[in-house]
Amino acid sequence: MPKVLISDQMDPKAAEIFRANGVEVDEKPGLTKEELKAIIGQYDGLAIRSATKVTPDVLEAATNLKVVGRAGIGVDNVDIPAASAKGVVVMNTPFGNSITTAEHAIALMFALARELPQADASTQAGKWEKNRFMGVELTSKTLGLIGAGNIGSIVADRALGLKMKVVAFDPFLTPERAVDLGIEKVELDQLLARADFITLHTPLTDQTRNILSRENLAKTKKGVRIINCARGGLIDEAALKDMLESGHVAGAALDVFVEEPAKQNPLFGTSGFVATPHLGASTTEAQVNVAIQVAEQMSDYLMRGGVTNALNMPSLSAEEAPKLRPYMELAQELGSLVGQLEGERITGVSIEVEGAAASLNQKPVTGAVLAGLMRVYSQTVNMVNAPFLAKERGLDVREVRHDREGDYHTLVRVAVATPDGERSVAGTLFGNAAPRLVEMFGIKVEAELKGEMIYIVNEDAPGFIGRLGTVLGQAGINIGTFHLGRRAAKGEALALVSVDGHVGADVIGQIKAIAGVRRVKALRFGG
Ligand SMILES: NC(=O)c1ccc[n+]([C@@H]2O[C@H](COP(=O)([O-])OP(=O)(O)OC[C@H]3O[C@@H](n4cnc5c(N)ncnc54)[C@H](O)[C@@H]3O)[C@@H](O)[C@H]2O)c1
Ligand SMILES: O=C(O)[C@H](O)COP(=O)(O)O
Repeated sequence: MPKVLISDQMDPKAAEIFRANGVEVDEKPGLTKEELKAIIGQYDGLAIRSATKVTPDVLEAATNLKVVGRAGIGVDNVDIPAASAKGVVVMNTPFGNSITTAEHAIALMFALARELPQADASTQAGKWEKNRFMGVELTSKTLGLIGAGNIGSIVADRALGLKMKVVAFDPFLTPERAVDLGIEKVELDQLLARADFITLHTPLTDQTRNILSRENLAKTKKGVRIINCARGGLIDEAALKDMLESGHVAGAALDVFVEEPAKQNPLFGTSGFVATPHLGASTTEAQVNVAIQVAEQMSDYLMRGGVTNALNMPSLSAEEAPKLRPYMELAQELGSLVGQLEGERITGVSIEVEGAAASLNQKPVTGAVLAGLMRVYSQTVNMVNAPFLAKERGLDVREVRHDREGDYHTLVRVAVATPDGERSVAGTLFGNAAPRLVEMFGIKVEAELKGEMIYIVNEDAPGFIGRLGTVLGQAGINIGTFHLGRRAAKGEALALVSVDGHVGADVIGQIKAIAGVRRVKALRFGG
């Protein structure tokens, strides 16, 4: 039974769903990094929010880990390249807390417009400063959205309901989508110059880090109010403090900070500044949504191989998974066959699907081919890290889909580029379930690729099979199956022989010595 650790505060629904799916679960929020590293090796899955940092050393200790599930959106607390390199799937729940976070941004916009937190503190301090707090109306004001994705577009919708004008800077926002949303797409400088309120809704990337830099803050309209419910690091906090103090920025409300937990921050105590402790996603509704979703997704992966909302591998629905499983087995075997035979010589791979296979989601098939092919380099390679390893090795990977049916109702072909030209192997599924090799380097040969095998290329001539049988018999190696193919009578022939037990270098040497043998290689499949 797979075992999952919930290492952050999560709605109890998550644990309930894991258990209902047959997944064992431990809830231990608030572990230190050392405590986490000490126990993570026991778990197949790790369910987190933003507090747990999944760093390379945590992943190193996570010897059984298969999946990290983020109950929420941002995954900047997970080292995704390190997880990918270890073959760990990282998934999030991209929509479960979007409405809640958008509402928090709107709440902070109101808080700034009417200085609600300051008025509250003053009133409860018995001051009744009715003349101190003079707000601004939102109606007719311009809201500048930096980032108009899931949350940004909900904020836009709510702001339009408040009769604001909305302009957005988002390089990936299409003009059509902007029209649909009822907002105006603008360049960043235009937004900075026009907005009365600016709200940020982008991930933190190399392009967005410090997007509100000192220089850009200086381009804003005097009296602008700024809201950040996205990620710390999007605003230069020191510059923002200076601008609040100078009165250029009339107010700023931050839910997220460069350093979290933000127990100290240069902005604290600055006039016009409002802070919340990363509460964007903190409503009962959002937490139930993300807890249910993350537990369903992780269980689906651990129990059925379904992949949803993964950031480092293609999606694979639980319905698709059983249909694709035999294809992935076939793909892995074909990849393994060419990987073992051509290894370092491979500079590119083309994965072609034909007939019934062409109607399937090809990404998992590609992942499985690459996993099989790269097994010669790494014992820890799997479908998750194989595409990354392939990229790292500079392999040119291509996917080709042929809708027509050829000799077989379904076919997967793996063609590798080598210094001697392209070489390909192909396989089908018997009864839609049993993988079979059907062609190898242009020669028809039908074989199950299983366990220990010997691959032999020889000149087609009488007596060869007898001599091979003698060598194996004398070495005490039992033959399981024997598959033969040849290019032409008396031409090049190949044999794939499955044997019970390991074939050592001495036996390989003896086979090589048989007259007419050109190449011999021991192969191993599975395991
Ligand atoms: N405060 C919280 O508790 C909380 C809760 C949920 C999400 N978030 C954060 O909110 C942010 C937005 O989440 P989302 O679900 O809307 O993400 P999303 O991916 O749906 O949208 C992000 C948008 O940013 C845009 N973008 C990317 N690079 C940009 C750039 N250089 N300039 C301008 N726009 C750019 C993208 O095109 C996209 O439209 C994320 O950082 C997420 O982690 C915070
Ligand atoms: O990216 C997110 O989903 C938010 O930052 C929420 O983070 P939290 O789950 O720690 O509240």
